[in-house]
Amino acid sequence: MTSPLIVSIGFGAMARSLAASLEKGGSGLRLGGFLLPEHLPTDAPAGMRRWNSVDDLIAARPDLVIECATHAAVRETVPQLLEAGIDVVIVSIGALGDAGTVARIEAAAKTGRARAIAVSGAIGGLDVLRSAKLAGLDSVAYIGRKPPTAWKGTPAERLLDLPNLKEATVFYEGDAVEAARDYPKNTNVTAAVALAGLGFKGTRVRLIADPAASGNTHELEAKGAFGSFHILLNNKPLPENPKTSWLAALSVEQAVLRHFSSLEV
Ligand SMILES: NC(=O)C1=CN([C@@H]2O[C@H](COP(=O)(O)OP(=O)(O)OC[C@H]3O[C@@H](n4cnc5c(N)ncnc54)[C@H](O)[C@@H]3O)[C@@H](O)[C@H]2O)C=CC1
Ligand SMILES: O=C([O-])CC(=O)C(=O)O
Repeated sequence: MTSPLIVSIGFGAMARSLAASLEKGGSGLRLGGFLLPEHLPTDAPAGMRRWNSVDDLIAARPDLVIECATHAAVRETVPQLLEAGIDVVIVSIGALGDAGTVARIEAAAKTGRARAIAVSGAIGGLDVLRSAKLAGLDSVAYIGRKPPTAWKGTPAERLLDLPNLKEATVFYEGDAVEAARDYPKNTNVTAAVALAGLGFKGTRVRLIADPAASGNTHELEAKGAFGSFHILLNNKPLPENPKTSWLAALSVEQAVLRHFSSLEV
């Protein structure tokens, strides 16, 4: 049997980590190439195939596409792939905070009889949240803490003097609607929590820049008829991108392995 064609959208820190990890993993699965618009540069290894347009990628009939690019890529590319009958793993899931995007993705998946798979990414406990929701949840709260460098290029830059921050500082408190929309490279995890639990409006979010933080920590607390739970993840960032946790890349690899396995655990 020929090995499946697995393609990423984008080839940044996460896709690179996924490619290397799959290669080492021994499953026989590998990243066969990536979709990247012509104007975007890459230093991808030679031999890795590149597609510049969605139409060309669809013509190659990939078995699985993994979006690990941007919210815009989710909006602009994913529906077309699904409509063409191609399953897509979505990593920039903060884009699903927009109801119009979700409706387009659902309609496209139905038309193409394809599946859109939202990854758990850098967070865990979503299985608990999904189960607990069935009996009714009273509250779901998420706290994200990253070093100041990880918040560069976000609205936190206007609110705080990031390079000179001396102590842990909360710069955002609100719901997951704004968090997922305004911090698209940092808080996709709030979308995972929202989708598994109380929705974007019902999820409380607190974001912290902490000069003492060595990695990205994610805290999740939920209360409901089932009881309560609290988890804390201390994630190491990817060397190439301090905003992104290594665990997020591993969760994508796990989604890929699961997709091609006959036993889903
Ligand atoms: N669900 C989760 O828990 C997590 C999600 N993420 C998200 O995953 C995505 C990838 O993360 P990284 O690899 O660290 O980012 P990165 O910035 O290192 O790489 C992004 C790649 O996408 C490319 N790109 C930009 N616009 C594009 C477009 N319209 N079409 C195709 N490619 C495009 C860039 O050139 C680059 O190759 C980001 O959106 C990030 O926010 C990151 C961490 C956790
Ligand atoms: O990787 C992380 O720690 C979280 C992240 O960037 C995101 O949710 O977008």
